Amino acid sequence: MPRVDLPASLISLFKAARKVANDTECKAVILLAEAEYDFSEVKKLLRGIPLIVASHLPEVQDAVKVDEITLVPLNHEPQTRQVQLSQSLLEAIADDLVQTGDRVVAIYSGFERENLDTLSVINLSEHLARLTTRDLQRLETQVPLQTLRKVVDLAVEIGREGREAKKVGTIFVVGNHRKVMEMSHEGIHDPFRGYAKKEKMITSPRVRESIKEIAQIDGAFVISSDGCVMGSGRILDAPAEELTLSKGLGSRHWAAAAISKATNSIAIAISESTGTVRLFQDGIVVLRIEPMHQAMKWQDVEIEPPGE
Ligand SMILES: Nc1ncnc2c1ncn2[C@@H]1O[C@H](COP(=O)(O)OP(=O)(O)OP(=O)(O)O)[C@@H](O)[C@H]1O
Repeated sequence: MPRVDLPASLISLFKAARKVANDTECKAVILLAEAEYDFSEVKKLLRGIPLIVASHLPEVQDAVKVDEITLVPLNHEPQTRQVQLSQSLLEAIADDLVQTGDRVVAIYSGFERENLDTLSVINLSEHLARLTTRDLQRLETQVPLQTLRKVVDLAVEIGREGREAKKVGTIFVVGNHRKVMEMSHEGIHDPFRGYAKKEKMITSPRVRESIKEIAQIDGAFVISSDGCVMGSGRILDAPAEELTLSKGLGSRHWAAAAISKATNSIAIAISESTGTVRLFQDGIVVLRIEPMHQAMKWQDVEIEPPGE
């Protein structure tokens, strides 16, 4: 397979990346590649610093695999470089290649589309907090952003705080609530049953408090697209066939993945053991949020620079 030679300027960029990564304690170098470089050569230049290559191009992905380098395959057409970079970091976190809180060096074409010319040092915890709004916007095709934000905020709070010093895990299934109710059954007698819709909106602080209380009991919350709690304590019955999840995820996460696939909803699972929040869409993890010390900072969507 013919490979693109590394020009002298690029060799020096990789050497600089190695130095920056060492000096700033970066965990990995992420390369957004649009050409079939000699990735083994790049790896050699980095001398032991883990290399992750992200690309949406099948021929580049093949070259990365042949060179036995860690690949983050991007499925989408690139939008702006910034979005593509965010997506790569997110996928790398979701695949457990790097962790929230790590620092990484990213190399990409920031100035000219064809040339790898830019090196950034990215702190993933800061980045992830900023990334979340944008990423949720991508999920908005299925559930309105307003509802997703509220549920994710609540999930992160539950993961961080637990309840009365006890760790708490649960599942929220958002959107397509009729189908989700059909594909689940009552685990406990539902404390929300019998209340009028306007008394069960997740925008209400009282409802959010009740959710935190009920979250200690087994089962899932079913939330409608407009943010109403349609059911709680539900045991999800979607079949977990044809799903692949990271090792170490147990029955709660399998149930969340399966229901998101079977009902075209977004499932949000909070791990009782770690407090980690995972968003599932179409059976896979699309976003992972580690428990953070401060509350999530939502950026105002309107003030984001255009094209980001
Ligand atoms: N089908 C289901 N529907 C709703 N909740 C479920 C379902 N399966 C498991 N759970 C919940 O998950 C809990 C058990 O989680 P388990 O430890 O097997 O999963 P896990 O994915 O490792 O999650 P955690 O990280 O929270 O431990 C159960 O007590 C139950 O509350």
